[in-house]
Amino acid sequence: MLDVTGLRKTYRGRERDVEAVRDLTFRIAEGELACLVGPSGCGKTTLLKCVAGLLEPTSGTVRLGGRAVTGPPPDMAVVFQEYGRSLFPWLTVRGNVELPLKEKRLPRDRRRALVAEALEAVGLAGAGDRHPWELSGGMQQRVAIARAIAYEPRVLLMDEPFAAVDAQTRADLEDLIRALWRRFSMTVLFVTHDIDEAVYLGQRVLVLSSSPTVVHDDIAIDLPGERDQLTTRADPRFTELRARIYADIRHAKRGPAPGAATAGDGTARA
Ligand SMILES: Nc1ncnc2c1ncn2[C@@H]1O[C@H](COP(=O)(O)OP(=O)(O)OP(=O)(O)O)[C@@H](O)[C@H]1O
Repeated sequence: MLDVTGLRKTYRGRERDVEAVRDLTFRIAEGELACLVGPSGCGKTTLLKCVAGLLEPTSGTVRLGGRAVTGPPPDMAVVFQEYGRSLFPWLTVRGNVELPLKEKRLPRDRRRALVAEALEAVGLAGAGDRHPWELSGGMQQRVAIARAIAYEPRVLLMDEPFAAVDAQTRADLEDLIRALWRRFSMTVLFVTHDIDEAVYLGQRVLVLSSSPTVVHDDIAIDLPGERDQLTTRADPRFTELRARIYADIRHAKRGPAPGAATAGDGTARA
């Protein structure tokens, strides 16, 4: 579904250039939920922007369903961390969720049905007439998620979407993402700096090195598909995977290992 090959991004500056991403190669299969973790500043957002067609790579390619990404693809939705800036305050919740569907030129009845289904799916069926500024942070992020799923994307990209909400809300939103992923059969690429979150959510975790970034490790999360905040996090296997990724990230902070650029060849290792 998503094929990233030899992706490199160097920001050109007046004083100096910043090589943010050195060489990223990985594949995400259709319907997979993969998490990307890495040290702060390692280029996670840069990578996601390249995948979303919002930033042009210096070299390398991103392919979605076999087609090269050269601009925002029509079947992809992105949820950013800053929900406060991604919702339009003058539109109602319903208006925010409906806006991309208008851009898609869907008929009115279809738009209404999709908005209602998405708001129900995120537990905001009764909030359609409210404005974003009347809602809590967690509710606003639910609106952003509803907007993304109403769009019926084949691929959903999420860039640290829960970093700004409290721990309890975060746990609820994590469960929501897994439930939506199963219900709508999307391919999800979820960026986080939180190791526990990556293990809890993902079927697979890609560990990135420090910038200039390469894929440092690619780990299959062999936990049961039915996950629960209490039992999954208490599972000894959860602790093992978490410890392994923690050690990996410490190692990754030291920079790219020789030959590490090929770690994300699409075959996750448990
Ligand atoms: N527009 C830009 N111009 C120059 N350098 C940039 C730009 N955007 C990002 N960088 C640099 O590229 C590197 C990667 O940044 P990026 O924001 O992609 O990392 P990140 O992993 O998402 O960070 P964090 O975990 O802190 O959110 C950093 O060194 C950053 O300073």
